[in-house]
Amino acid sequence: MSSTQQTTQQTSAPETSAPDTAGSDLAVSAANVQKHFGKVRAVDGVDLTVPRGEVMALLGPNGAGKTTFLDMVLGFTRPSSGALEVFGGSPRRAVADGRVGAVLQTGALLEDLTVAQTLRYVAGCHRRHLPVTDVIERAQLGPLASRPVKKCSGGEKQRLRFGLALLTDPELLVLDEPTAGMDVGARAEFWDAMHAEADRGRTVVFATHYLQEAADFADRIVLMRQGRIHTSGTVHELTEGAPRTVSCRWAGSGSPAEVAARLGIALPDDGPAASGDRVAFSVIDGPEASDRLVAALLTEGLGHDVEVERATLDRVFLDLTA
Ligand SMILES: Nc1ncnc2c1ncn2[C@@H]1O[C@H](COP(=O)(O)OP(=O)(O)OP(=O)(O)O)[C@@H](O)[C@H]1O
Repeated sequence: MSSTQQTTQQTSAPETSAPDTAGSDLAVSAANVQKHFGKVRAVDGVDLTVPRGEVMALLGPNGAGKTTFLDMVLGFTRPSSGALEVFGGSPRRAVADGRVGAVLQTGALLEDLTVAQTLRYVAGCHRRHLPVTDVIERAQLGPLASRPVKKCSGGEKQRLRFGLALLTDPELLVLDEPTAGMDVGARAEFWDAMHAEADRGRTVVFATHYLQEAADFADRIVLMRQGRIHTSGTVHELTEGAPRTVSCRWAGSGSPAEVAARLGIALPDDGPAASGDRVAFSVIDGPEASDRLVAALLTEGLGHDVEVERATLDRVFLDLTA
């Protein structure tokens, strides 16, 4: 997390800030965006568009530039170079107009207020906002409403931040590791609430280290590495060309490695793995090669009980970012 981050950024709209009615089909548009801190190229040439209504997950190892990119989308900091627009205008303008809400990992909450008081207090800073009771319901804050913030757990504070982010009924929600610190049940509840917001047509951009969250919730996953976009696509697209594991009960007379060599199937250096009477081939050349292997195993009677498993998103992530 960069030091520029704050809790929930929805600057009160100045009197002159009428919403941009011209609008744009794109919630976010980045063209060769760079952000350098001295010699550190935190974001190093990102081209990315996020259409309205899309739910996009940003994945990447520590230091990949996710938070820095989101900081720029939220107008906390400006790109060193390149063009970055939110709803066709400057990020700051979109935030000032209440069109962007954010849930970030850190930042001060007023510890002595209750959850409901916090929402009412922040609502009072906005010219237009949803009724606080609606926000309490949408963010599932009912059971916490009268609890002092200082007594809330980390996950409960994140839920409050989510409520604060919803106050201006923003068109774009930016979430930086929103479920960090939540237990499994709280994460499920959080994503249920977020699903409801996405179903209302809100655009959601979130950074996470939980690959399953990205797989379950995002329309598209963008993988960042070293300040750049490494690859992007749906889970299916990202795993399509990934290695398959073909396993079977071995019934051949020769060795599994010889069979793979005869079929021209490339395997990792350590060859097929044996466990009991089963053999597992890690086929790295994609679905055509695994199909060829399966066909040979079955038609030549080399293997029984054949199983094919596609690499998980975790594996793809590890391979891509290694
Ligand atoms: N204000 C800053 N000054 C100097 N370097 C910074 C600053 N903010 C970020 N960086 C550096 O930029 C790089 C990208 O950091 P960033 O926080 O964007 O990564 P990230 O993908 O969000 O990482 P994480 O998953 O750990 O949160 C890192 O090397 C980080 O140390």
